[in-house]
Amino acid sequence: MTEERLKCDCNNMREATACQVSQHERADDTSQPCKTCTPCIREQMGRGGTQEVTLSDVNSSSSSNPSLCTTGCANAITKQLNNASLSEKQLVNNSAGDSNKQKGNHIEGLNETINNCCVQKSRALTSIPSVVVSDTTILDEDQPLNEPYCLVDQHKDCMDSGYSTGARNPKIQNICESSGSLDSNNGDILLGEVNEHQLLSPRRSCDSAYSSSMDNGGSMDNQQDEPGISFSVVDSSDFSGANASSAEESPSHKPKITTLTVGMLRKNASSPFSSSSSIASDVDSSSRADESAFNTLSVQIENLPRKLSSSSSCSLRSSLSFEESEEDFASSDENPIQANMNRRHSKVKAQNSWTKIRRMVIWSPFMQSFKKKYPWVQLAGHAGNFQPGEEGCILKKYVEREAECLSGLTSDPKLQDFSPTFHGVVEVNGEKYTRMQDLLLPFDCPSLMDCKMGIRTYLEDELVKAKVKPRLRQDMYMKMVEVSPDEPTEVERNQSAVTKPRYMQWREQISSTSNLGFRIEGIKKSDKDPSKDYKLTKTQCQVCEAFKYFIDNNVSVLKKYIERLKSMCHALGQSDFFHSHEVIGSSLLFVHDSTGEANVWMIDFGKTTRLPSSQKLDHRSEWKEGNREDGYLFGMDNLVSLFEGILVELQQTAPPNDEPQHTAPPSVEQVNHVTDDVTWSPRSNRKALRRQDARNSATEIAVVGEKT
Ligand SMILES: O=P(O)(O)O[C@H]1[C@H](O)[C@@H](OP(=O)(O)O)[C@H](OP(=O)(O)O)[C@@H](OP(=O)(O)O)[C@H]1O
Ligand SMILES: Nc1ncnc2c1ncn2[C@@H]1O[C@H](COP(=O)(O)OP(=O)(O)O)[C@@H](O)[C@H]1O
Repeated sequence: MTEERLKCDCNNMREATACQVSQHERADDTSQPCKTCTPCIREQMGRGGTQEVTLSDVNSSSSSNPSLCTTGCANAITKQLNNASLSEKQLVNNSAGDSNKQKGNHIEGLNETINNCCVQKSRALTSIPSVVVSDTTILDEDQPLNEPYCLVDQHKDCMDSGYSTGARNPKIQNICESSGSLDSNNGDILLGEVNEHQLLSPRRSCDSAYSSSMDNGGSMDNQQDEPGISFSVVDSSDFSGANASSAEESPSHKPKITTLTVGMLRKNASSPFSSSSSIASDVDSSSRADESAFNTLSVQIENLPRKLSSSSSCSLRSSLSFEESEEDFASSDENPIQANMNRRHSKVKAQNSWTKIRRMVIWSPFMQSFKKKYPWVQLAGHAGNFQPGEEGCILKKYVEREAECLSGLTSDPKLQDFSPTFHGVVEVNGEKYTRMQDLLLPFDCPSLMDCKMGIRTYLEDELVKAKVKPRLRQDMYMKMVEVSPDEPTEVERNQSAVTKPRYMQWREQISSTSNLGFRIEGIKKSDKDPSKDYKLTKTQCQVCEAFKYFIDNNVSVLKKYIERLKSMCHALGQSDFFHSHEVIGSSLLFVHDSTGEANVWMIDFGKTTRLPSSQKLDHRSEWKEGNREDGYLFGMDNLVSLFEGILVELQQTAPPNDEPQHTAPPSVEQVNHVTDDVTWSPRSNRKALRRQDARNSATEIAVVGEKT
């Protein structure tokens, strides 16, 4: 295998390591693998599994791979592994026991990850801890820990949603001090260190760590400026040397790798959280750490022949019982009492270490940065309009009006707090996007509600255009008959199409837009799928039922919403910007989560239009064609009234604490059915609406006004 070949095999990071290997090859250094062994090492590393290198190459002369000639070479392998880049390390540590296909997936996944990291700079990841903890949690039945598993999940989610999840692990470093953790288990051995400095840098972009690792020739050991969480996993399952089928034969045996030994080793610090200064001053420690890793792995290698002597096959999967495994690893020279004590000592040590590491994972700020986990939800609006952005931003397809409006709102001191912050316009793959604050960021698995504001949802322009040159919309006709089969006129039926204003007006009439000045577009409860099934939610009672369902009758959340709406209303009333814009199709996005965090923002300004300077809107007056009134504040007044009515109702009936009382979703009748006796003609239904509400609700909530 030539250096050329090594390079071909590698992605960028691995290429760097390939160079490193070839340098080692050139170096006349007995601590390095000889030229014969180097390709083998490379190949083994590519295939993954520390022990595979060790076992097949050190012990199996019948291996199809070239044998390693000396223990020195084996030690050198160890060193190579310690110097290996992140990608290789992850590969090596995680592919053991996987099928080759899975290994391939690891590589692919990893490459993808790394690419993502480069391209999308904020997508930081902390690969090794995630990986380690994942393995730990899945495999360790005795100490099932959900939290670390979450870490992995969250890591994945964060990757998906484009969040910076913490600094990328800049160091791969075995910090091993002894072989003590090895002899008590036949499971994974986790050796590692987490230092505080890294833990406290939760939202750093990964690319700096990445590039510095590249500058470093792929080896992360020397990055003094990037102290980090350093873990390594050595899957020792193969060491036990029994074959896989025996696990099935002995159901009492723990499944393969049932126990995890954790050896958390410290370099210079007495605390598991090394201080940053200790890291910074630890110029020599990486080499010391290398040495200790070297020693540890050497011990493993030395142990192997004893272990392997009881097994004819070294490459088969482990299924030895815990005891057998311990037996096998015990030194034959040791007296039994001493051996037993050593084993116990190792166990206790392992447990202590595990406790420490567990505590670190659970309580570290690093972990908390992972807690910023949520699936980003687009509740309403046009599909495909959004993309994840960087650093707490999202990208929305550019519409000039919206970008202008967001920019104006962001620079309006009275309103800037009530809308997503505008972060400019960017181009992605030739398409323009408005970059704006992601409002969901501060929340944990939030509940969302989108209320479209105003008594009118189409622009006057659209109406004028439709009169001049009606454009028939079949899609809108279909949406209409799906909800109200009898709604289309005969003409519309014949052409199987309606105009946009016709459709929009119909939507306003069947929902609360026409009577309350807002309508619910969608609700997503934290633990449920989003629903847009509110097209027919029209009456006060129906709307209130939906609200109560949304807030789970949580009084504290409700109070926050009311406060926020009131101050928003006040700010809007005082804003010149607001009075000089016709705000059509804009929504209020309500967001709260189980921590009690709750907030509301104005979103969607795609149809918000600046008025001629002579014109101002009060946003409460009735709309007459030409006056451009939108009824935005009319809707807000009603929202506040309805929320306050719910608050009164809840305070009368609810227990004194603010615990959410889980409400059932409003029934189909409550939400989706306009009663038979209500005909939704624009003019005549106020009375019917009142009758309907009186029937449905004992508590009539006073609203500011009701349009018919
Ligand atoms: O909600 P349904 O009943 O599906 O109707 C939709 C919404 O009213 C959209 O408004 P929003 O984006 O505010 O949700 C509107 O987009 P506009 O905002 O472009 O008017 C769509 O018009 P078309 O995009 O023309 O289909 C219309 O079909
Ligand atoms: N800044 C934001 N932060 C978080 N979620 C947002 C933000 N803007 C929009 N959304 C989500 O996207 C949905 C649709 O947004 P909207 O601006 O109304 O899109 P459209 O213009 O396609 O109608 C909202 O209901 C909300 O769930």
